Formats: sequence, structure tokens, C-alpha cells
Amino acid sequence: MKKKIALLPGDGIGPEVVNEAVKCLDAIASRFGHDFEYIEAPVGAIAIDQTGNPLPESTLEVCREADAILFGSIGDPKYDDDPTAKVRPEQGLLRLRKEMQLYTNIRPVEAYPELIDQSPLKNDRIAGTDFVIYRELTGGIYFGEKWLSEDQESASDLCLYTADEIRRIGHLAFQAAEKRRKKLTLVDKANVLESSRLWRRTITELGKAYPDVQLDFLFVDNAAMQIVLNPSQFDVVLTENMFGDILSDEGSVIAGSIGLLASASVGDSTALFEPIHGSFPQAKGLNIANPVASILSAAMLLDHFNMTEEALVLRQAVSQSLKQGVVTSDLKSGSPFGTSEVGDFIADFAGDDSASDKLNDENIGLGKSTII
Ligand SMILES: NC(=O)c1ccc[n+]([C@@H]2O[C@H](COP(=O)([O-])OP(=O)(O)OC[C@H]3O[C@@H](n4cnc5c(N)ncnc54)[C@H](O)[C@@H]3O)[C@@H](O)[C@H]2O)c1
Ligand SMILES: CC(C)[C@H](C(=O)O)[C@@H](O)C(=O)O
Ligand SMILES: [Mg+2]
Repeated sequence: MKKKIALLPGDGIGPEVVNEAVKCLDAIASRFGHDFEYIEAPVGAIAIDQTGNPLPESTLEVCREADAILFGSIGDPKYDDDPTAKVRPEQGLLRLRKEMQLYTNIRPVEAYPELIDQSPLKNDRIAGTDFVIYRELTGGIYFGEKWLSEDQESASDLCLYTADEIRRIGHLAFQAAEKRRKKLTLVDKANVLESSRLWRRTITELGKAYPDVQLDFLFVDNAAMQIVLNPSQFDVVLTENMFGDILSDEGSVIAGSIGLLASASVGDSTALFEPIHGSFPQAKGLNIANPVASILSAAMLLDHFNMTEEALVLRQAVSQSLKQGVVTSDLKSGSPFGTSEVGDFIADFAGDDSASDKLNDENIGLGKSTII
């Protein structure tokens, strides 16, 4: 199959981890006879340096014309350390999500059996954890009206949601729950926020069309605690933009590292696949970043292309790297393996039909049980 993939490596470790994901996609393409064409375009700080714009029109055009977007990460300390900067790398990602109407961000969170002993959390608490966060991605406080007073003594970010915005992600989250363990937890702050009460009313109403799905509600402060205390209670977690951002980083502690968590952003046009982590600027160029989140994002991209077997093979290869300890130092202190060695191992395994054909398909979760 011929597919056009927009590559937006971005800043910091973005180019390094995307490079490993592309290695893996190439291995899959040659094994299964696909033709993946990559079109690279700048975004974030590098795009500001080149054009003054964190999301140049030409990049947006490349994304619109692609069958999928593989995104690295954006962000640079020179902007993080300057609160007065008018143009910021993050605006490139936010505008891309908005322009492409990528209103649903899907972030699977799992306790991997291969890594469970290394988790900072107690094994018996996290064993069997397998949930997916459906994070609203184009509304809420991120996109509401912003202002800073002239004397710079007060500032505001408006959190605005419409029922339609809630319904469209709500449908996707209920459909995911129907295909999984039929439980949906809406996380909000309805005891305080009017926008959260709108979420509760709208999702409760929507739930009537999904009678097989058990709908629960949890305040976000309690949810933050439950995610580390008793994460296996969750199946699909539906939440607004900022709560989803925060809870997914927290969820990565269950997996063992934020360098493992992938995501898919879907909506009305070309879907985008990206790790949940940022540009980890301290690691740039050091060959120490974990490429697995980016590689598992590529597996979600394969699922999106309906290349189910290909996605499974790639996840099996990741699983082998974890089993055999071919991991970066975030997972095993002092590990001799860097970003590119881990990527090579996974790509070689995924591309070798004699190796991965022998494996049992069972228990390969790694973000699989999700509709995208
Ligand atoms: N989607 C994105 O592009 C995205 C997401 C989050 C943050 N950011 C940006 O990234 C920059 C840095 O932000 P931050 O330090 O808060 O978050 P970060 O996710 O970049 O890093 C936080 C910590 O997570 C760990 N980590 C992250 N990625 C890893 C990987 N692949 N392998 C191993 N360990 C990894 C490191 O210990 C790191 O110190 C900022 O400019 C921020 O705005 C971008
Ligand atoms: C960089 C930032 C705008 C982004 C977000 O908050 O959505 C990041 O934290 C993420 O999780 O993708
Ligand atoms: Mg985040």
C-alpha cells in the first residue's frame, strides 16, 4: 500500500526519536511490501528560527496533503525561560491541532509485565493496568480568550466548552469503551467549575445511547490519587484538555517512563501520532532518549492505516526489546543501549519475519486495544 506520511520532528529529542520510528516503519514497509513516502516539515522552535513562525503555512499544507502525521516534540529552553516571548514553539503544536480539528487525543496507559518490577509504584497496585485516556484537545483553557493587563499585574485564561465539542469526543470515548471493558469514567471538577457541570450533563445524556457502558464520574483531584493508588479500576477515562495533559504524564509512572507513552490525535482530517513527552532538551543529541513512545505512536499510525498485522509485529518487537533488556537508561540505570541501538533492535526484529512469526500474539497490549 502507498501512503504519504508527514514528518514533523520538531525540537530537542524530537528528531532523534522520530528517526527511530521511521527506521521501524521502513522495516515494516519492506517486510510487508508497502511504500511509505515521508515529507519532512519544520514545526516549533526550529520553524521559528527558520521562518519566524512556529507553524509555517507550508508545514500545514504538507500535513493536509498527507495520509498521517508523525510528530516528534516541540519546545526550547530559550522560550521556556522567557515569559515575555510573543512567539512560542508550543503555539505551533496547538495551532496544528486546532487547524486540523484533532479534537480527540488518545493516550493508552498500561503496566507492562516486562517492566513491572522496575515501576516506582507497588506491583500489586499496578498489575493489570490497561486504560486509555480520551483527552479533549482543541478546546478548554488552552484555547479560551487570554489577556494580560497592561501593568502585567493580572492575567486570565478562559475555559470555554460547548456541548457540541463535548459530544463529538464523547461519542468516540463511548465507542472505545464498548469495544473494551465497557466502563467510562468522566474526570472533571464539577463541584467547582460550570464548564465541568456542562461536561457531566452532556455526557450523562449521551450515555443513554450506550446502555452497555457503565458511566462513572470522578473529580480530578481524586482521579489524580486513584491513578497511582488503584489504576486497574479504569478502562476509558474521558476528560477535558488540561486535566488530560496532567493525568497522562502521571499515568506514565505506571508504565515506568514517560518515554513509553504514545498517542494518537484524531478528528475531522489527517490524524497525528506523537509521544506524550516533550522535547527533553537536556537529552538533545546525547543518544539517551527512549524512542519507544515514538515507535508505539508509529504502531498506532499503522493501526490507523488498518495495517493491523503490521502494528502487531511492531508491538511484538517493542515487547521483545523490553523482555531482553534492550532499553534506554530511563528504564535501566547504566544501560549500554542508547536511542539508536534500541531503535535498531526493534526495527531489525520487526523486519525479520522468522523472528517475530514465532511469537505468541497474546498479551501484546502496548496501546493496541483502542479505536483510532
Ligand atoms: N507534545 C510536545 O511536543 C510537548 C510535550 C510536553 C512538553 N513539551 C515541551 O518540552 C519542553 C520540555 O518540557 P518538560 O521538561 O516539562 O517535559 P519533557 O517531557 O520534555 O521532559 C520531562 C522529563 O521526562 C523525561 N523524559 C521525557 N521524554 C523522555 C524520553 N523520550 N526518554 C526518557 N525520558 C524522557 C525526562 O526525565 C525529562 O526530564 C518544554 O519546552 C515543553 O513545552 C512539548
Ligand atoms: C507542549 C504542550 C502544548 C502539550 C500540551 O499541553 O498539550 C504537551 O504537554 C502535550 O502533552 O502534548
Ligand atoms: Mg503534556
